[in-house]
Amino acid sequence: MSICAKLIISRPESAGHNARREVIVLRIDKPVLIGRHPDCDYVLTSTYSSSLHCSLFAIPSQNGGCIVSCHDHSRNGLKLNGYRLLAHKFTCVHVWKDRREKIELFDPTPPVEVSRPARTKVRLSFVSRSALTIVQEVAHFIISNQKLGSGSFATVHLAFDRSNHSYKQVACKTIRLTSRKKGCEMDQVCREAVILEELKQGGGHPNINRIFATHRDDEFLFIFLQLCTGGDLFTYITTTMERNRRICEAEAKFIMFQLLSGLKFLHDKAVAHRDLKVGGIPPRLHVLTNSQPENILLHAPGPYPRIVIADFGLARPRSYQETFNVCGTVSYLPPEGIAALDTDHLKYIGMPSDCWSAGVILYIMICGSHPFDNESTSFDSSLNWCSHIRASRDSESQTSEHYRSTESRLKGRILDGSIEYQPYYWQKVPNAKQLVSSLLNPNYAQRATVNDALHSVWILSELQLLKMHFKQRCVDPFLNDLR
Ligand SMILES: Nc1ncnc2c1ncn2[C@@H]1O[C@H](COP(=O)(O)OP(=O)(O)OP(=O)(O)O)[C@@H](O)[C@H]1O
Repeated sequence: MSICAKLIISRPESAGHNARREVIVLRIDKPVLIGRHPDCDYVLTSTYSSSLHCSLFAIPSQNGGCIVSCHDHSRNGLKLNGYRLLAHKFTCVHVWKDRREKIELFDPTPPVEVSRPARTKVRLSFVSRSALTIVQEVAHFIISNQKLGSGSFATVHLAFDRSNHSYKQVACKTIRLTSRKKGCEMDQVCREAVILEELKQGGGHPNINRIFATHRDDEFLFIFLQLCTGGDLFTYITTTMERNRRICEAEAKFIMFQLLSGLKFLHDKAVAHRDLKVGGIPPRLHVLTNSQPENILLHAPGPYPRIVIADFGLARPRSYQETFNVCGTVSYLPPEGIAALDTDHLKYIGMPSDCWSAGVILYIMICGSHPFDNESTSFDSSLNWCSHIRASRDSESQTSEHYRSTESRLKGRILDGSIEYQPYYWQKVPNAKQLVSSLLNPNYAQRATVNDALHSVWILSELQLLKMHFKQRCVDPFLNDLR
């Protein structure tokens, strides 16, 4: 397991003249438990600390750095660099900045991706508010320079909600409202906030990114969102595979159950997401900017994660109606979406399209390859798919011509509809295979709906267990956060 980050820590009990500075080595995805209990990885002697005080996680961030996340288990809360943080409410994030990374808040150029972030040795000191540069204050939020990610429309930064003096950490999605944006684009930009507000009504859902507030000035729209500190599902799948493992069937089922529960919540409100994906050959724009936003995030690091569906920028209300406006990532579009994309008079419907994308995602989780976007990969090695995706993101040599021909072959495979189920991966999971093929039904009228999928044999066979873990890992923490 490769080293991800080093934390320099001063023991509070040895503060003063002979203060000892020690180094905690954090490895990817292996939490370090800190507390008085002798079984902790880092044992404290101070009686002010709890038996199990907190744990630290390191995960690779999308921009090639590393996020250190601190989870408070203590009874009385944590004190960090002199600041008291509320018990059970605190998540500390430090995004390590590569020297090449730009740090201005609205810098449109995304950071250069570091190919193997896990191998990069970095020195991290514990983050304090004074270590962050505050770039802007908006209403009762402070936006920092720590970039969490970016997409074609938005830049997302770490921010703090200073109401009640809690300094709760949130994500701030900033979208530039340029005068050059056409009326319909402006509507689309603002629609994301409107849809998220609507989804929050009645309590929201643990698998849907929660909106806290929006603020708009002449130049920018700021959307303040629940912070996800676990990275994204694509990174989770690929880092698991890089360690020569795949997500096991049970974990894939738990993640799929959440995805379907989140989608059911959306579809019951007639909202379609229309851009669900975990990796994929990015649209040309993303190749140019060398950045690929991911829309399924992990609420916190660690195995059997709680997933959060994010980026409602392309979501559509009343999605039972057909639309000409096809959107999303080509490799996650269903055949009727591809047909509508290329033929002016054809329309498609958003909800069956989400179900198709969910089928693609389940396929990837089970075998580590994309069912259609598999051109330069051999199915023998699913890791190839990840490298292929990364290479296409990095490649600046991709010409428009090359891109167009790759995309047109990809569309051909989706329209053709034949899917290869490698026996090595699929023989042992016949019920998962059945669910994938019902979601990847080329005929959208016969395609499994979210309800059908939730009633599939694969899910029903372990429904009680899934519900129990869903309550413990998703619902209870979600309700706790609301309090
Ligand atoms: N709530 C959040 N917590 C942590 N990181 C986030 C959050 N929301 C977004 N991000 C990060 O920012 C990236 C870009 O966000 P998002 O996908 O919403 O931008 P976008 O410009 O709307 O994307 P697209 O190009 O798909 O339209 C995400 O991939 C993720 O890495």
